[in-house]
Amino acid sequence: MSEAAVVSLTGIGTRFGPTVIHEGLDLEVARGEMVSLVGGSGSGKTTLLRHIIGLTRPYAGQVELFGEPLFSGSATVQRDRRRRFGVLFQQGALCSALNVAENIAFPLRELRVASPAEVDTLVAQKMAMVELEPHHAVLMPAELSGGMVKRVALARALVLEPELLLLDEPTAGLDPDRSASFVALIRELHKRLSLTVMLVTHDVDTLAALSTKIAVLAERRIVSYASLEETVTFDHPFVERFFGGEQGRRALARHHGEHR
Ligand SMILES: Nc1ncnc2c1ncn2[C@@H]1O[C@H](COP(=O)(O)OP(=O)(O)OP(=O)(O)O)[C@@H](O)[C@H]1O
Repeated sequence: MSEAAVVSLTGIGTRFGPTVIHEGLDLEVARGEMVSLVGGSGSGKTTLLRHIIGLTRPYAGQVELFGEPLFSGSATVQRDRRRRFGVLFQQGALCSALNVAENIAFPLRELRVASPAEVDTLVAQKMAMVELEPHHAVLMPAELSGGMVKRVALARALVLEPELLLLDEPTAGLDPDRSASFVALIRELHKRLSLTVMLVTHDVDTLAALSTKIAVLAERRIVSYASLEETVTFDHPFVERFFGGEQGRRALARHHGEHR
């Protein structure tokens, strides 16, 4: 594993019953990168994110975070490692019985890493960071718009002040305007907080706006790991479908227009 790698996956193998999902999969994410993981439906993208955060374990291979095997060290060492990453799950996954502030505070309470006064300060800071108003703190998830759910989930992912942020379909379910403003917010936070980001997305606009590198998951492993410009020239049926369709071509044209 190179010195700067934040995530290192080596020889990962995953199976559910007789179905093999990953086999000999390698990937290294360097500090400061924003890596988009793309692949066909059911190719194992979410499962890979779950391996990285330790929710599931591959049957083969090694997952390292911040230069150390994921499950190595004492309980305290593992808890400290847990504090160094934040996750935005698909659909936001807020707890419906907790209000906005309680949802954002959840990781702090779970890991018991802050006093009640510190919790209030951290929650207020993170709400401001994702452009939520103080009066939103008492709203329940059912009272929020789709865009607000994403912002609350992002504030929760950031509340432990992580170095690594994992995002599963961050813009799924948002209309194009909300999606664009959420992407702009993630870009801004990536820069401001010096984050390393890894995301799963099906959306070419999100991918084009956010990625420093793209990892293509196909045939059970990462078959290409390169910049957007290089990825689009990679000769593979998935890449052709993903970028060559109408939506893909329009998104790439927009991206090139903006970066000219
Ligand atoms: N706990 C589990 N038990 C059995 N099969 C599972 C489990 N979790 C995932 N799978 C299967 O593994 C495959 C990969 O799932 P995963 O959700 O990682 O794919 P994905 O690439 O994220 O898909 P999508 O883009 O459709 O969200 C799928 O066929 C899924 O049904």
